[in-house]
Amino acid sequence: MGLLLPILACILASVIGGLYLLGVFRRRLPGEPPLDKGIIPWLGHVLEFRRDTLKFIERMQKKHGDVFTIQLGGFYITFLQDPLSFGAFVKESREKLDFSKFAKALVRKVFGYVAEEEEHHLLQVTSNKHLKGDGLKLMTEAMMDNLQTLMLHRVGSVSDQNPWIEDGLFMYSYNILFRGGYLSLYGNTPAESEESEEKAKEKDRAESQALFCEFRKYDQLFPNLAYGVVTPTERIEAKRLMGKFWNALSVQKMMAKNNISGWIRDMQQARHEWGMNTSMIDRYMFVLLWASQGNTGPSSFWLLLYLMKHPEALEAVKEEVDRVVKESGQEIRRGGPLINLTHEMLLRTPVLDSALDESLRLTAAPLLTRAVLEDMTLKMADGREYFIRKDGSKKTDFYKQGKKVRYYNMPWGAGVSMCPGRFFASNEMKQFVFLMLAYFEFELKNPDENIPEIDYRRWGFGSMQPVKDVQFRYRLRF
Ligand code: HEM
Repeated sequence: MGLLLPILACILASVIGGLYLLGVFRRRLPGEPPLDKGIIPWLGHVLEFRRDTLKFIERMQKKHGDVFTIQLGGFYITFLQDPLSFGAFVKESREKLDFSKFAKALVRKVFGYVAEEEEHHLLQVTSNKHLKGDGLKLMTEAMMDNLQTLMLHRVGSVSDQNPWIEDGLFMYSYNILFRGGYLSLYGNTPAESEESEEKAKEKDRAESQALFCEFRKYDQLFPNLAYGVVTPTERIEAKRLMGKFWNALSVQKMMAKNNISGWIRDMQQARHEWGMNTSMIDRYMFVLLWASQGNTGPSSFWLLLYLMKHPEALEAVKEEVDRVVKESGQEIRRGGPLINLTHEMLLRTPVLDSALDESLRLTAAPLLTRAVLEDMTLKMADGREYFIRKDGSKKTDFYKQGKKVRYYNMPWGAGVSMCPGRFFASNEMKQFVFLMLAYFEFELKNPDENIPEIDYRRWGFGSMQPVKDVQFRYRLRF
């Protein structure tokens, strides 16, 4: 009996401790947003959330209003969905709402990369230098060369007839943007002589194609990896793929490349100077590939698809493209020189800009996450105030269509973590669509086919992807 009591007390303490850790005792305090823990301890709502995120969020919004806290896989996450109140969230100080903590945990879990203290500052400085201003011009030039190498390869015909080429629009757009972006950032194979130039280009085409195929496999595993709900087989496959990327993008392989972008070079250099292990730098190269190549392809797909579904908009953009080419003193003709599509020309396309903005508004759905570092009060636009507790929380902002609000469109995120590649990304997508319109005529194979549904399993990870591809055909215009 003497021993039994302490043992029982220990078991009871462990059970209570376990239940505490499972979040069983958390209660809504006065002033806090409605709390919905779900019925499964610790997991909370994670299964329904992953099954169809949008439907789940809508159900919660109906039940609780536009601010609520839910339990998801051990985390308490507060969702904020009133676009009129986004300002308060975006402008909140970093001492209270922190982006790095969440980002560091994610890159460790999904890419095996252990981040350093100074990471975010370096990313901002390097991106300001190479993805804006003069740096952006250089990147845009590199992208133009690579895009044309990829887009015009094997489409020309010796006869006067330009044959139609049929392809899936999603895979076509993703493939071209991914490979063009990868070669522009990570460099090209050097050509030793003029004759070997074509060989070097061929090698770049083959290598980038192989990388794209592996990237798509990882891309499909990514949402489940990020939410930590992969099967053992998927985990093994993810590890295999990661190993392939670390090797393909390794610092050593990069040393043999030409035209590596300043963005990638400076990121490697600074990490060397910090004394970071080379194998860890290789891992970071994959983080950057992911951040830079996962969104532009899918976003370009939507842009082209919406244009094809709205012929009057397509016609307006085509007219703009032809005018800008003409005003630059160039002419596109069979057998003539390639277009020199400059950064300045891309500044003169307001119609294409509007089409791009609108298409991003409709199809980019990032989740803006912040960890609550200090207890704080969130002030809503209509005067409501919510007390938000310090513990692992996320906040989410969405835009509402048709309502004029300051933060109506946030495809790039906002505040401290706003996408540093947004100017280059816009240019890449505009270049691609510009060149498509300048060189090709294209149409949907079945013009009456409906716009495919968005794949909601990817919700929260930037640009949305369609549940299925859409066939289209294209051929040289001249
Ligand atoms: C359509 C294309 C793109 C979209 C929609 C997009 C969107 C985003 C979003 C929503 C975030 C996270 C913001 C947050 O969590 O608050 C982000 C982060 C980031 N993006 Fe992009 N992005 C695109 C293209 C690019 C490109 C082309 C690059 C690089 C060349 C790039 C580099 C990055 C990096 C490095 C981060 C991490 C930022 C940080 O840690 O602060 N992105 N992007």
